[in-house]
Amino acid sequence: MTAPVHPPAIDTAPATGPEQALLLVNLGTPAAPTAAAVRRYLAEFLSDRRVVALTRWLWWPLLHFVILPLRAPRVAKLYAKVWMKDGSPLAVYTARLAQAVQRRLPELRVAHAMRYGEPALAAGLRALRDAGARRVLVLPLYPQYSTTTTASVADVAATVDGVDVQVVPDYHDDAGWVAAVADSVHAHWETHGRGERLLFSFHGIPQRLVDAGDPYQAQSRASVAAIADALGLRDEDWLLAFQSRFGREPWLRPYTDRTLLALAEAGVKRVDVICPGFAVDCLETLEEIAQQNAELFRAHGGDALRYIPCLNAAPEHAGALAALARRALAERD
Ligand SMILES: C=CC1=C(C)c2cc3[nH]c(cc4nc(cc5[nH]c(cc1n2)c(C)c5CCC(=O)O)C(CCC(=O)O)=C4C)c(C)c3C=C
Ligand SMILES: [Fe+2]
Ligand SMILES: [Fe+2]
Repeated sequence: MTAPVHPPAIDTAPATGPEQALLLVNLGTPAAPTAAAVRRYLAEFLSDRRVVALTRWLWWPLLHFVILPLRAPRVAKLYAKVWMKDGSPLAVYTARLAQAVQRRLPELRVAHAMRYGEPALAAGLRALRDAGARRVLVLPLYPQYSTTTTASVADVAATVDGVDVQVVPDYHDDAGWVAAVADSVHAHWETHGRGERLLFSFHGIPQRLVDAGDPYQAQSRASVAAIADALGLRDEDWLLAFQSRFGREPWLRPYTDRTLLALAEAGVKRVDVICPGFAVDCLETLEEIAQQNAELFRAHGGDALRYIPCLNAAPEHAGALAALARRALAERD
């Protein structure tokens, strides 16, 4: 196993720089595929009240004495299955994406940060401010808004003083992003042929949050409608499902694993799966979908689950985000 990479918070760092900056923010990931590192990461992640809303005195002992000791070693083994030469996929691809966006926005300073772990979001904002940025556009790498993700980034961004911070709430129906996702499906079909169905799989959230007004499910549906439209799909060609359930309460349905199982049992042999809620590949796409769910699909009679990678640092992705950032900055000028 190679040593973990801690990319600098600022990707190209002149001593003084432009007055405007763009900060791409992703979820965060462990520093190493070890139980200790995963435990540190999950402890921070699962202590965020935006993610788990239980009262502290109830949740703290459960988290530290039950969940982390059981979960960290098990999840560390899963990370080890997808770990790259330069680190965790989420960290590697986020850093590469920020570099690709920087090349398209030479007039701005572009950096990246993580909500949990390193490079830390608040420290990244302070570093940009101290290097001369007066205004920072924070772009959470979540196409669809959720209180569990986007709002949590905004919470931390609001704690940094002395800089004008603007947070992009979502880009679920951005035409450039929709076209980039649709193009990636076309490219996959050109190489691998077309599966019998295209499954759009999004990270789930508790149904309770949607009932309380979280727009995530509606935005996921709108994203899928726009991508399916760009691809000219008929309603019977595609499905939408939600993955990565955590805990016992009901999450958004239908669940991805059960959907794949039902498809296999209905005689579907080849299914294409894409995860448009994830900007870059990570544990949840590379391990849960491309490995675990692919095995499940085959075990129930399917021939192949063909996973379509996230946009990662593809030129179309960097171009779409750069255009979106330029527009967001211009709109408030
Ligand atoms: C505890 C509840 C969780 C909610 C709510 C949740 C929402 C949510 N998450 C993402 C994106 C990612 N999640 C990732 C991993 C991950 N997610 C949870 C829990 C919740 N997520 C856990 C416990 C984990 C860690 C792995 C595990 O223990 O199972 C990742 C991948 C991180 C990586 O290192 O690769 C991403 C990305 C979204 C978009 C979202 C709500 C919309
Ligand atoms: Fe998650
Ligand atoms: Fe998972």
